Amino acid sequence: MTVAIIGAGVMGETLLSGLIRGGRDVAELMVGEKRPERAAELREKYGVTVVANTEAAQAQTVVLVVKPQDMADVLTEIGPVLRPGQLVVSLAAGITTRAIEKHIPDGVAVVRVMPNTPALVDEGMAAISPGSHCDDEHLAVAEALLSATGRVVRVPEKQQDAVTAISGSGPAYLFFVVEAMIEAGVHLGLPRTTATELVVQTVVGSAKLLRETGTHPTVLREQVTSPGGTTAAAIRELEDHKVRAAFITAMEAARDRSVSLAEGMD
Ligand SMILES: NC(=O)C1=CN([C@@H]2O[C@H](COP(=O)(O)OP(=O)(O)OC[C@H]3O[C@@H](n4cnc5c(N)ncnc54)[C@H](O)[C@@H]3O)[C@@H](O)[C@H]2O)C=CC1
Ligand SMILES: O=C(O)[C@@H]1CCC=N1
Repeated sequence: MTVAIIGAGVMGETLLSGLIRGGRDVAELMVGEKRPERAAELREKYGVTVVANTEAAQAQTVVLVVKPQDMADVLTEIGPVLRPGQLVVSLAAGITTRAIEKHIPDGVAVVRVMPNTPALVDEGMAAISPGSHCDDEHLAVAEALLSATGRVVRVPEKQQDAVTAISGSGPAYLFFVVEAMIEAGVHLGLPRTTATELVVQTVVGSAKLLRETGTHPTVLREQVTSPGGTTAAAIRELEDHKVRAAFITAMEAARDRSVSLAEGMD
């Protein structure tokens, strides 16, 4: 089964490297990439064939990993080459399967995916949704592609903008918190390397505790929070600064931005 990745930036390379790590024959993969220096880098690093988008569009599965703003141009270019029976998988935030289907021949199946960058270390979270010409076999193909780099869930497409606000953008929120905790540690007088090691291991350990015990986060937080202790003092400050409310408004903004990214396609 040939797979082409069109747009090999951060997320495209993440998928490419995951497929190769997962045992796909690189001879069955190809890349379409606009920037020649990036194309050369990928050819050198992975031994992958880099071709024109119109050639990439002849693969059995064509994965679109360009920015949402570049999606209309790419579809206009490859639309005339696509044939019924092929599968188009889009990883672009906000772009609906309906908008993609409008640019390509009838009978080409479309799957919309929201992945995330922890896929680079095989801990990705991807949500997939079928378009209107998509059957279970197409979904299974998309699932197999994404499961090379982590977990995959199936969701109705109407949930994809909320998914984008959670797991798509989510790694950035957590890195933001990590940055803030490291800076706070430095403020408290710790060397930066010590603060970084403490924060990173605390995040990894807490994530593992959540996943491996399946315990509700509220219970885990209560277990850390001794009456009249240090954690209660800190959480009170976080509540005073409305951190919980800030997450709600931040994620509403991400969801709304995802919805508006589709507007450029009409
Ligand atoms: N970075 C992330 O964490 C996530 C990104 N995504 C989605 O993945 C897509 C790509 O995002 P990134 O990889 O972060 O962006 P990026 O800017 O790193 O990569 C996009 C790549 O597409 C190439 N490109 C642009 N126009 C092209 C064309 N006409 N033909 C061939 N290649 C072309 C660019 O040269 C670039 O290498 C976006 O739609 C984004 O919404 C989804 C989930 C997470
Ligand atoms: O920020 C963005 O638009 C992309 C989609 C989800 C994560 N990064």
